[in-house]
Amino acid sequence: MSVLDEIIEGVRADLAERQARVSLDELKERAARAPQAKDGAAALRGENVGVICEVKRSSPSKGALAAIADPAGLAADYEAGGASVISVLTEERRFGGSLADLEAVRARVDIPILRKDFIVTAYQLWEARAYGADLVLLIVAALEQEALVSLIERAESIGLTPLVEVHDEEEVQRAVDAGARIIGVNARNLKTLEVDRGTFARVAPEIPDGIIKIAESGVRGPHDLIAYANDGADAVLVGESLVTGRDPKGAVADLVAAGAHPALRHGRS
Ligand SMILES: O=C(O)c1ccccc1NCC(=O)[C@H](O)[C@H](O)COP(=O)(O)O
Repeated sequence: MSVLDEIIEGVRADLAERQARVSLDELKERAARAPQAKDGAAALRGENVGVICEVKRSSPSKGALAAIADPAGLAADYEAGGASVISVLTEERRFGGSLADLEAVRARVDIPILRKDFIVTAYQLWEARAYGADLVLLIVAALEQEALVSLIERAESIGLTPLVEVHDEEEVQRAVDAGARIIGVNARNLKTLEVDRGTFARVAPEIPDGIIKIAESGVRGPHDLIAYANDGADAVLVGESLVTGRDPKGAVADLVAAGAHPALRHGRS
């Protein structure tokens, strides 16, 4: 069984427990009371290279990264540093996240929030909206094509912006066929968990113009953002280096400043 399969097995077990506790109707009622969803695509389509900053306590590849007792405080630092979007990992078993983290972050920041999880059912989309997310991650490798198409449509119909994650050229084609408007290329191989920063340069040329391109994983600082931007990234998604550093707000500000460099405006769609 691959790491992704193992993660999804745990996700499905936790999901079944939540579904037994909270009905879909209750979730929908809660979603109706949530603040209107913010335009996730607009936040990532700016002139500058955007920075998506992640609240990430632990990971399958590295184990514990940071305790993050106050996820909302961390997110507020990210926002103050100039982040375009906050990514909140809500998977519990391997990443130490929760819907409570999402709720707390929503109450504190005004910029769009991505629910980063392993979404396999529409129920999780309603959860995302009910707890204040504006965007959701959909991982091509985790979904049959029919499910991918249906989750993209359902997400959009309830006001969520899907960020569709791919790892290779074949998955780009599936994402495009399914109607993705934002595609994230994850440099982390979900079978080996190794990060290969060259993945984006190989895969991104297959993404048609007009689709927002996100480079995910492995950003250690401004030099990695610049390299990804030179290969066509409209935004980068950063977790580990921010949560393990001493000054998250300053680190985000440095990335944002690098992403605003006029030389990076050429060649991006
Ligand atoms: O981070 C992992 O070990 C991991 C393992 C299996 C599936 C997903 C995983 N991470 C999710 C992410 O995509 C990253 O959290 C995100 O791209 C940020 O990456 P980084 O800046 O390298 O923490």
